[in-house]
Amino acid sequence: MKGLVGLEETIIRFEHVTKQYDHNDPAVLKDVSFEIQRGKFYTLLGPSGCGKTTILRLIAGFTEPSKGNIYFNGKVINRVPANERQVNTVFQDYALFPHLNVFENVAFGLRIKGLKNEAIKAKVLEALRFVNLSGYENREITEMSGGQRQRVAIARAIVNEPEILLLDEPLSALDLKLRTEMQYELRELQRRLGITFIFVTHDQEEALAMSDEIFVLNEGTIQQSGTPTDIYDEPINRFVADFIGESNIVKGRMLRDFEVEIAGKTFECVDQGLNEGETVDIVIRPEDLEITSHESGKLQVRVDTQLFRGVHYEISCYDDTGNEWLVHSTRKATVGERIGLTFEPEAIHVMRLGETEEEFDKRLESYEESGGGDSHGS
Ligand SMILES: Nc1ncnc2c1ncn2[C@@H]1O[C@H](COP(=O)(O)OP(=O)(O)OP(=O)(O)O)[C@@H](O)[C@H]1O
Repeated sequence: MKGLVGLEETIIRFEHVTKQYDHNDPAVLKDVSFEIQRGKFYTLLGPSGCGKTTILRLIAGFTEPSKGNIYFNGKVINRVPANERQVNTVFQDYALFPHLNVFENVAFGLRIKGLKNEAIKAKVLEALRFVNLSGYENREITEMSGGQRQRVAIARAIVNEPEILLLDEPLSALDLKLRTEMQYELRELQRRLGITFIFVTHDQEEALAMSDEIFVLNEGTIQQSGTPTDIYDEPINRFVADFIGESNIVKGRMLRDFEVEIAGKTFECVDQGLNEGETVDIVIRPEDLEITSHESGKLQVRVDTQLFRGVHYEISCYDDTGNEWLVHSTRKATVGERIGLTFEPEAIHVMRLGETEEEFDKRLESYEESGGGDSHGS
């Protein structure tokens, strides 16, 4: 978790960064603070317009923050020009030069820097080897497939030996099969190179599959940051739960620590530190619900629809208070049948309405300081 790992080295730090492109427009990033550790694979995930590309542009030096500071290796870089930063970007459309062959596309930046031909050749061949394109040096860009162009764009970025590689939706132009292959390749490449990757996507499955850490963004704020499992298993609010995968999100009421009311019934849970009687959002993942007989279920529901998805059935049910429950089960049900649902206390995720990650951390901290958690089980 953040702040606990002493050996990690911070390469980028955003400190209360706000970005407004125009004084008359609303801020597109609002008081954003985070840290990026060297050598990890990060993903910025969020819907269109939430500010992902703006974060990349600030790191690359294509734009400046309106307020706050950006640190690179401990030094403020707000106004350091892009060409003086150890950062390279791979763009969505690759931005390759169609009139240059593969070798010259990759060599372009090195020629501008004035390197000697010998050095350029060695570096370009090595970069092409890294992206599995050895032997393609003399090919025209127009003769390369989408996936190959993608690799040329990556080779052109890594040939400069940046400390950070920024990737702005680099896979979005590829078909699904190639996209999956490239996800694997990119992840492997990052491990081999040991460079910090910051990858932008609005595809949650891509983010979960590739990242060491994910930042989930919405409307210019970071809603939650953490490992893929942290974010999938413990979404902090309704937005994250909804965005990061299929979820059942219903209203509930906290009765006391470790006890919550859902659909008029009382359930044991693992959450604490909320107010008694507080209305909360409850998340239960479809795969955490199990089908059982009507009588033995913790929750009684009626089956509304059922779809066979190959590995499991996707069953939609309603409880008596009108909440819809989506269930992923290997067991088949019958439409119209009344069945029971069971789940473990750990499957219930309680979220305070509209709470941010910072507020969540503060709440747990103050709760633990007050000795609140000690009474459980005694
Ligand atoms: N140069 C600019 N001038 C003015 N507004 C801009 C500029 N660039 C981006 N914006 C606005 O800032 C907001 C955030 O844009 P940004 O490109 O960072 O979002 P994003 O999350 O990357 O979106 P997408 O997934 O659609 O690329 C949007 O409302 C966008 O219209």
